[in-house]
Amino acid sequence: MNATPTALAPTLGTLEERARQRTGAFGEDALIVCDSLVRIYQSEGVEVQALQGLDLLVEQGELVAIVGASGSGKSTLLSVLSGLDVPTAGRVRVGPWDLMSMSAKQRVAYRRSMVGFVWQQTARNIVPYLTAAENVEFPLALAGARRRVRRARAAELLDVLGVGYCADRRPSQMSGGEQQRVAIAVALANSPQVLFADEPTGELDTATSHDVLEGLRTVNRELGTTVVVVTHDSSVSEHVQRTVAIRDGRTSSEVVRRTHTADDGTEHVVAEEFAVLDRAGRVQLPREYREALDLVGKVRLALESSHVSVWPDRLPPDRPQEPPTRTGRHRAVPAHEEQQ
Ligand SMILES: Nc1ncnc2c1ncn2[C@@H]1O[C@H](COP(=O)(O)OP(=O)(O)OP(=O)(O)O)[C@@H](O)[C@H]1O
Repeated sequence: MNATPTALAPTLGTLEERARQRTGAFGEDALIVCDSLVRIYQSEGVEVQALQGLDLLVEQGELVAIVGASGSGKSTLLSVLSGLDVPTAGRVRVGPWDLMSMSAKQRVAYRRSMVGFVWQQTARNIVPYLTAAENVEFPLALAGARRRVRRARAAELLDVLGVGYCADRRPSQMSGGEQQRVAIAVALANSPQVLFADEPTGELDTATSHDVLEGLRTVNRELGTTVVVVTHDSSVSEHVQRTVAIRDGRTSSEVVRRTHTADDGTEHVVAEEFAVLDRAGRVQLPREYREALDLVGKVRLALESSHVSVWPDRLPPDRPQEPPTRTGRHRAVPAHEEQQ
């Protein structure tokens, strides 16, 4: 019996179910999932696309830096993740919390229990007329913790951050770096699973920035807190395992650092840069690669057994070699597909 094309075609319900299953699989095991996030601002009749389909996964226990030029969308992303802002479209989850559909009450609970924050301006992080210890105890008092518990927790956190000696000092008696390390302790008072830091070193000099970034690293290593730090301080990548670069509201590349042990037993850190392949298969070619081979308009792709190569549309006269055709699967595509 011949089946009619209509009988073979999936129904709308089947297609929707398939789409749901695909969405469910993306980042299922990750602690933080941003899936095709879009945030559009309307400002005086002008539309600004701050996030343009951003994908990001962060695993439990990771220490990740998000870097990017001014206006690339870093703060917008952090506002969304911290529950202060709701994206226009996409999916965003932190642990069990679906940030797209939380009620106002759930949002407050999320901000109190799941996440902690450190902002660039120290005044936003700590109360000026309280000592460092009192600042750390403050959120614990709001959560109803007993005095003894509060004191012990404050002393422990200030010690972990290397500012135990500041316990009885007010912010005006501390340096900027000390204040930011106290701010990290305050953010961790209620034992959040995730710590978000927005430009925590923005107002600090290089040496002090180093101490604050090392403080975040210690917290990640010793307390197991997942840390996401947003910055345009390019030195941050020396302090974290993974640096994600955002460009035009999308993740564009990642630098992953790992320790490599040589045959003679010596250890050294290897930093590898990756381009991000988004869920639609788009890759952004770095500008220096495009410029070196004058890649504009469209490029040729060739599928090899272990990799894909990208070739200029027109080969320069001094390099007349053709793209490999072993697999016979090279094709020309508009370069903008690569550059989006
Ligand atoms: N409330 C808003 N209304 C309109 N446009 C906004 C608003 N907030 C941000 N934008 C725009 O969205 C884009 C992304 O801004 P965002 O602050 O997220 O970038 P950023 O990478 O954090 O920049 P910076 O490093 O300078 O803080 C920019 O073009 C910005 O002008």
